[in-house]
Amino acid sequence: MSAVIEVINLVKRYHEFSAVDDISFSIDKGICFGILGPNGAGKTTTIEIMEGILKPSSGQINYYGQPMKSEVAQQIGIQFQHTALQDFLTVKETLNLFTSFYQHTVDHAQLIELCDLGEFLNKDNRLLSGGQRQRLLLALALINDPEIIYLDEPTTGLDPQARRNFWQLIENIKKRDKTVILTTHYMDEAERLCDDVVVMDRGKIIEAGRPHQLLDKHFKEVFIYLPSANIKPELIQKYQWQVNGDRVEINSKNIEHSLALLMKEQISLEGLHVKSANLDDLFLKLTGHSLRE
Ligand SMILES: Nc1ncnc2c1ncn2[C@@H]1O[C@H](COP(=O)(O)OP(=O)(O)OP(=O)(O)O)[C@@H](O)[C@H]1O
Repeated sequence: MSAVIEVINLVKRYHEFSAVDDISFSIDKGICFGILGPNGAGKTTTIEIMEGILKPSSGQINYYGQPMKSEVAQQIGIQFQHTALQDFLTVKETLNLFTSFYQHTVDHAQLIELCDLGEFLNKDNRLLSGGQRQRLLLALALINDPEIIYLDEPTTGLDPQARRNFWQLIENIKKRDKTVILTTHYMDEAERLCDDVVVMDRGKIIEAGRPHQLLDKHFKEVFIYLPSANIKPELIQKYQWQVNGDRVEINSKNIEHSLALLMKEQISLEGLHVKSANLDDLFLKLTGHSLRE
């Protein structure tokens, strides 16, 4: 696979503070690439430099092997975190307005179907629900039929159903061989959508790779949860299991052995819950703090 974008030794300083601190990565064509990290990690700063909106203090961005030029703007689509939509315009009128900004645009019927805008085309922008607004913003990002689409925290503030609907739209876009670059602090979103990720914290990349490879690399265990009421305190102490609220957490490298041990100790398995590590757990392991702190 060929790299569509290369980020090389990127630095963004504000006085003494480095918002982005010497990061490098490359993005293959046709994948969904995730830039993950907590608030303030440097995700937005990084993609704004990649989009050409912000100048780096040093470092370089290459598109298709060449240093970024201003013409790149015609090839990329951007869904910003906060885009002001014009009041008193309907969704249809908004599509028409944005179409007038570009030389080359995609057919509206196709866009309406892809982003599922059909049922609210004649609604005033001010009356859209959160999910409808995000779908419109996605359509606007796609209006110039870009090869590369940037989505900055696209599902923040959406309810679980609207988030799932939005994920489906992104998967449909991926099928069209577009390269999607996504920032998010939702790890379930990253695991579902991203083929490749970088995890950022305090301006630096602290881990990079495919989500499942990273989890395999860092976690050999699964987590077993049981209600604390099921287990006598002396057993919790004997095995040094972790108590979190009203649950006991057992890190198990071999689930069959662990279950056999629980049964041997005559511990009730009622309410037992098993979970594999996810990217949230990875982040906690790498940084010592949780992603939402
Ligand atoms: N213009 C600026 N001047 C000074 N500091 C800035 C400026 N813009 C961003 N920062 C700082 O740079 C750091 C990275 O910010 P950035 O917005 O890139 O983080 P982020 O990972 O996108 O966070 P969020 O998820 O909250 O958007 C933050 O500490 C922020 O306060």
